[in-house]
Amino acid sequence: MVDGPRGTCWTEQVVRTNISDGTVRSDPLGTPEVLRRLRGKLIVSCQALPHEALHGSALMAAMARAVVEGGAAAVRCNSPEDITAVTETVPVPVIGLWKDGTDGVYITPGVAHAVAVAEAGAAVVAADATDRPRPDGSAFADLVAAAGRRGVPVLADVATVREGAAAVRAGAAAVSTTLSGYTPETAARGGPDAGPDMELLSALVAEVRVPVIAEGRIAEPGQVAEALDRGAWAVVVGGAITRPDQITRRFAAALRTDGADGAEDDAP
Ligand SMILES: CC(=O)N[C@H](C=O)[C@@H](O)[C@H](O)[C@H](O)COP(=O)(O)O
Repeated sequence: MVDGPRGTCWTEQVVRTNISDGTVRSDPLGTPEVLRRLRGKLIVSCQALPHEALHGSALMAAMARAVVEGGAAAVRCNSPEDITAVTETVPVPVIGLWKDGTDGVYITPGVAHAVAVAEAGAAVVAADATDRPRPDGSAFADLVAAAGRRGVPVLADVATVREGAAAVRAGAAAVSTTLSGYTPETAARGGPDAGPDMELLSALVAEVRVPVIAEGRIAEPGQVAEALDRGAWAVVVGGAITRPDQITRRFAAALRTDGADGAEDDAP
């Protein structure tokens, strides 16, 4: 349980304050301790879906151990099983989510998913807070309330500034640029050759006064530094560290396939 001033659950306090004044609030006291400790830190996403070679909780727990040894201050992971395995393996906070489905809203899409993520041991629940309809008909604020009743703050995964501001009004403790490039409205910002959406990051930092996390397509250490310079509270790196197929593809793309290096001709 994360307590706020006067012993209240901080999440309930945020929701109440937003309802009473109707504004995007700025109250550092409302930022839960788990997020305060992540300021300026690297968070590593350790995820492998069923079709990926490293799928499985034991493998993700081992991956989490490796990234914590390398300096990750928190781990982001998917599914109640992986969340429990990772919390039992590493001594850092777990930002948990539950991917269900592939179209529309699939990152912690419903209230039941948020509850399961919180009960699996996540220190923070990450959930889609885009303005698309949720499959269970819930509102993002319903997830925030359900997680808040379990003492767990919610990180809003968004694709636009508008969605980030709305998520904060609904009680999100922090917002992340996770979904830029992955919604119909922002598809032009994504794609295989796109880099991280630094413009969205800067715009969110200017708009909301809760921690803003940089996430999505961060592939170089210099981009981590740039994100922090732009005001990111913390930076999430996923595939560039934890998806070996993705990493290998980058190196394989550098191979010469035209014989231009003469290697075949010169072979003894
Ligand atoms: C869009 C979506 O479903 N993002 C997911 C969110 O949890 C993960 O698949 C990403 O790996 C994570 O956001 C980190 O991003 P990147 O792997 O690009 O560093």
